[in-house]
Amino acid sequence: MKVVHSPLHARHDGGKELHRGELVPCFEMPVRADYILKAVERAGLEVLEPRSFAHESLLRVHDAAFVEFLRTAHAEWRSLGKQGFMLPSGFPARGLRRDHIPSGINGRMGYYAFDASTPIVEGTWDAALAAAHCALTAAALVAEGEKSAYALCRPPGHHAGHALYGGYCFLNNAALAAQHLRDRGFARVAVLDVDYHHGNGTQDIFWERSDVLFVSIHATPETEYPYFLGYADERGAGAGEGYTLNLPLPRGTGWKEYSAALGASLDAIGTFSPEALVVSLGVDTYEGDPISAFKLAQEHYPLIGQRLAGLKLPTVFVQEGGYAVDEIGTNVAGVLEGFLGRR
Ligand SMILES: NCCCNCCCCCC(O)(O)C(F)(F)F
Ligand SMILES: [Zn+2]
Repeated sequence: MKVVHSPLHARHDGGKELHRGELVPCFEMPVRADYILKAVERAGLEVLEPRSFAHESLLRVHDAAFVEFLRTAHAEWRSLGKQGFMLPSGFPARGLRRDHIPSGINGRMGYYAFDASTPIVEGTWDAALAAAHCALTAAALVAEGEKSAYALCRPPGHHAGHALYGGYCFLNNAALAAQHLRDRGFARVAVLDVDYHHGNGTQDIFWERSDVLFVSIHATPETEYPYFLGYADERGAGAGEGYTLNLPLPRGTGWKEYSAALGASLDAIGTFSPEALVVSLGVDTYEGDPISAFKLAQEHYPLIGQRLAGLKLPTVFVQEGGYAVDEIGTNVAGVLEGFLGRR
């Protein structure tokens, strides 16, 4: 299994997020990628830098004006004499208009963002684009015959929708990988999201499509972020009806219940009989995670990898969340080595 990683991830740094009413240094910090890189190198996996891809490849899943906003926002912010990181201060919530995009930078920021946890800094675009290219490269490797590949993406992507950013995400790396596999001839692709948080962005992107099945096991949005999507009654719309499966679980969920949900998701994927699998690999399901509340232990991650390997599908792993920095590398490498039959 090859690993795709870009040192450009480190350009996304220096922002703060609104957490429990305070501006705190971002939990989604550069050192996360360094710990994962060390662990996959220790596991003997080959690490490659990403290929470049045309701008149009982003537009296979994202709105052009949204991408242009992400690409130019910080330069515009600076040209207005503003310093530091960008956080929105208003959103087009209920009773406000969403049919008009304000001309000013603050209005546009609030139009495209859905939380105050996702600062844009000077290097954010470079890092997000590199993460997207990591995911696209991993998908290309699988399309070219690799059984599996792992995109060590930072910033993550599964909260980024067609024209939406938030939850530490800007471009939806997993959705880009799934679409690339479709564009390279895989007729049906399944996306399995095992991050603690619901992948609202990935669901949004494939909501009306029957060629990509979206399955997510996550903490119930009744009490956990992103709160407003990820309920079990969401099953897709139009042609996509029946091609979204949400398996929300309560805070405190341990391996027994998690494993049962994993089994149900693998059954649904089997029934869909995809030609490839994309895994949104968050390890914030770990009992030691500082912002999450599941109770998976270190020894469970190789079991997840083994169960995924049982699908016998060409598989692209895309890094999402995980904030227990000391153990993040061990837990990610655990899934990958379990998948490879080494654990
Ligand atoms: N007080 C709780 C506030 C929650 N703040 C935002 C949490 C974002 C989680 C991001 C993630 O882990 O889902 C990703 F995979 F995208 F990185
Ligand atoms: Zn998460």
